[in-house]
Amino acid sequence: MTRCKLYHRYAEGRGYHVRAKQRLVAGSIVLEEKPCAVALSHSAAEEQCRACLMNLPPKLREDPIKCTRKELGTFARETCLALRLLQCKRGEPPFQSNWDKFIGPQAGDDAHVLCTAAKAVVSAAKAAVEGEAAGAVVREEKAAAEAVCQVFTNSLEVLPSIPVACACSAETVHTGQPPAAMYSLISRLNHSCRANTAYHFKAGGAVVVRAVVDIEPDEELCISYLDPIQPLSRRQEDLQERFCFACSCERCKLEQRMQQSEAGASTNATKACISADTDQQDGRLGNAAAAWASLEAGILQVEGMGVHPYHYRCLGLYACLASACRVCAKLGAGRVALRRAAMYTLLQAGAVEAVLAVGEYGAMPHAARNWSEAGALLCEGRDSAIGAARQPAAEDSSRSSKRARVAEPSREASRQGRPGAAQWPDVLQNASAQKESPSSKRPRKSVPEPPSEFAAGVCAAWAALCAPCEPAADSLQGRYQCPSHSFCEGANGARSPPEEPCEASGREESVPAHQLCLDACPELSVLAGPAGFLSCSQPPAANQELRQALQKQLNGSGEAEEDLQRLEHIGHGRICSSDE
Ligand SMILES: C[S@@+](CC[C@H](N)C(=O)[O-])C[C@H]1O[C@@H](n2cnc3c(N)ncnc32)[C@H](O)[C@@H]1O
Repeated sequence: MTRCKLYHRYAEGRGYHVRAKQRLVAGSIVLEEKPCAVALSHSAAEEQCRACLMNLPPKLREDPIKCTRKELGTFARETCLALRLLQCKRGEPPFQSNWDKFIGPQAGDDAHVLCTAAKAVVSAAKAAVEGEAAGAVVREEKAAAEAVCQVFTNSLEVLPSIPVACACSAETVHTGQPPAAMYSLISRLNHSCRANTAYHFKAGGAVVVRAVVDIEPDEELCISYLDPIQPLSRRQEDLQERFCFACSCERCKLEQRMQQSEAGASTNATKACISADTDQQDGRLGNAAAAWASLEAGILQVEGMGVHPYHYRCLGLYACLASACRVCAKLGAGRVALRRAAMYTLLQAGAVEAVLAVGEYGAMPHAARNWSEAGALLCEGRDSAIGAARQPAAEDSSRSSKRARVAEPSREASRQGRPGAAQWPDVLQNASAQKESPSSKRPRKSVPEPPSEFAAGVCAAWAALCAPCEPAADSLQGRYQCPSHSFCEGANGARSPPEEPCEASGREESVPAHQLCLDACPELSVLAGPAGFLSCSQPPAANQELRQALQKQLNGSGEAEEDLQRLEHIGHGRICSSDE
């Protein structure tokens, strides 16, 4: 559903892209859209797809953008089968395929995948259309392979636990792996490292796109395919590797120009800390400390404007801060930065969990990832020996999932977390294992110390958040999801408030993850404060005291231990509670 007037155009170099017809106000929902095609696991749906496999309308190949909705629907069904055969999914045609790049000299594994995919599609086609002329099949093979490229280029990976409804089937499907879905309009949004919109998933795989800044008429709408806090080289590398293109957004161009004009490795290192949102606006590009301060001021400003701490803008700022701190810490700004990164990830994670309670559970993977990273970071800050052993845990997670525009905790990693099994150091190891390539593993230099209460609390929360509620999956099917576990496999369907505890899982599902964390470690209360203790119904004014405490802490400087003391002091004050 388009909430605002938009249009799409074709431009050399950027392909199709979407522009606003009217002025869009920051925060407004621009577009809400259901997938047009996803993977299908149901055999009947596959049969249905098979029947139209060879029906690629010629018009579709020649000028797909002019195709009618009906024609697109046919194509979507066909390609669903291609994707099913690939264990991958795809959708509509009016998108570029990056075909040349995929089959070009740097294609790597993709060429092999494509060939396999194309062959699979063609053999299915042969089976479906007896006696088809060989020439026609060859033509279809190329079309099929191109279709697969289109999926690689345009699909969004949806949450693992979200069942996705596809236009080509009345049924909702749950594929057992994160579905990748194609969207008629959202899949046409180009990337910018300084995007003016952001998106999140809703139940059924629908995506909601919001303007994050005011957008003028005829301005192009862009999303970010990756974590924008990363330095230029890393972003370029990521986009090239995952999406086969060299980013030409304004921010990249500006940073490239700056890199050319400013020599020196040390300034380049500092530039890595550039913030996503404020860098160019306030002229502080390249100054990590200024960008950081600016973001912090941004949080307070947003809240000062009467925006609730759960507001997506605050969450976005917390995410930016966490990323900025991580980058700073990696570049040598040290333990204070790590601790701050942990704090912001916790703030964000807790807030996201609270947001889930009002139905926006598309944010869950981010919450889970943030909890795990916060735990790792806190422990790294506390013990440098452990920190050294766990270096990869702070790695940017956007690199972990090839061709997924949403960085997800892997299923395997999710499975490893079990309630009650949040043992040090296993949880953190599990949290980081998904990001660690075999070659990057180093022997541990020292035996880790026993967990601090602080770290244990975070670990417990992480485990609770990520652990799938396996025994409950069948019994929960279609009824509701456990309030604190959106990873419950098979617990699909719209989430309504639970009427009964999730007995099958053998644990108290009603305890929110952040509460587990706080039970284990009360000193976390200040970190979880805005998120964990304030209810969405509270007016922003009620959060005044908390904001002041937060500001005080943010303004603090000094060694990590001092930071922690201050934090503990505030934490024991128990600033605000939803019960109060
Ligand atoms: C999801 S599609 C976006 C729609 C696409 N422009 C089309 O015509 O269908 C992603 C592809 O668009 C192109 N693209 C997106 N953002 C870009 C950017 N910032 N710079 C250069 N190419 C970009 C790349 O080829 C990328 O693989």
